[in-house]
Amino acid sequence: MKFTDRLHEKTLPIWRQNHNHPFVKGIGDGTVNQDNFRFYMVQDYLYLIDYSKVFAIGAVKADDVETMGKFAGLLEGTLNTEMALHRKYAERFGISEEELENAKPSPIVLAYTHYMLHVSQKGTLAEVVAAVLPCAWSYWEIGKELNDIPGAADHPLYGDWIRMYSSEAFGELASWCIDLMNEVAEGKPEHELQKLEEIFLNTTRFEYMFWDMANNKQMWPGAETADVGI
Ligand SMILES: Cc1ncc(C[n+]2csc(CCO)c2C)c(N)n1
Repeated sequence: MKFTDRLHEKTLPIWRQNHNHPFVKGIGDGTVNQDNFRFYMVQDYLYLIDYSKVFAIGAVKADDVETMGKFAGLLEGTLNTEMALHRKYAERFGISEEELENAKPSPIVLAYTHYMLHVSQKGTLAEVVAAVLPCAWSYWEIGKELNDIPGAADHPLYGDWIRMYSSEAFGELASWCIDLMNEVAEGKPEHELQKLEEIFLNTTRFEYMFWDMANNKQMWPGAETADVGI
C-alpha cells in the first residue's frame, strides 16, 4: 500500500464532506452566491500568497536539484497561473490588484497559512510535502468532478474556475506532489509516518473549514463592514 493510499483512507470522510460541501456543489451547478464567491476569491488570493512561500521553503529543504526544480515549478504555477485566475476574477468584480493584496485575511485563512508556514519552517521536507499535499490533490479531484457535470465548465462566471482546476497542468502538479510524498515517506519509521499523517489530516480539515468560511463569509467576530476582507 502506498503511503498516499493510507493518507487518503484516513481522511476519506472529510474528502467526502468536501465534495458534498454546498459551496463546492454550488460552483458545480452555478448556484453559489456571487458575493460569497467574491469573498472566497479574495481570501484565496491571500491564502495563495503565503502558500507560495511554503513552496519556496520546499525548494530550500529539497536535497536534489530535480526536486528544487519541481518546487520552483509549483511556485511559478501558483504565482503566475493560479493567481492570474484570481486577478482576472478580481477585475471582473471591480477589485484592483492593490486592494486584493492589501485585503485582510479571515481567521481561517490566517490559521491555515500560519500552520503551513510553521510546519514547513521547522519541519523536514516530508513534513512540508504532507502540509501542501491536500491542497493540490483535493482541488484536482474537485475540479475533475465538477468538470464532469454537463455544462458546468461553460458557466459564464464559474466555468473559468472549473477549467483551471480540472486542467492537465494542475493534474500534473497534483500527481507530482503525490509521488513526492511516497518517495520521501519511503523507509521512514512508523512514528514519523504518524506525524506526517497528522499534518496531512490537519490541512485536510483546514480545506473543509475553508469551504465553510466561504459559504458563511466568515470574518472576525464583530467585523461588520470595514473588516470584511476588502
Ligand atoms: C484553500 C485552497 N486550497 C487549495 C487550493 C489549490 N491549490 C493551491 S496551490 C495549488 C498547486 C499549484 O498552484 C493548488 C491547486 C486553493 N487555491 N485554495
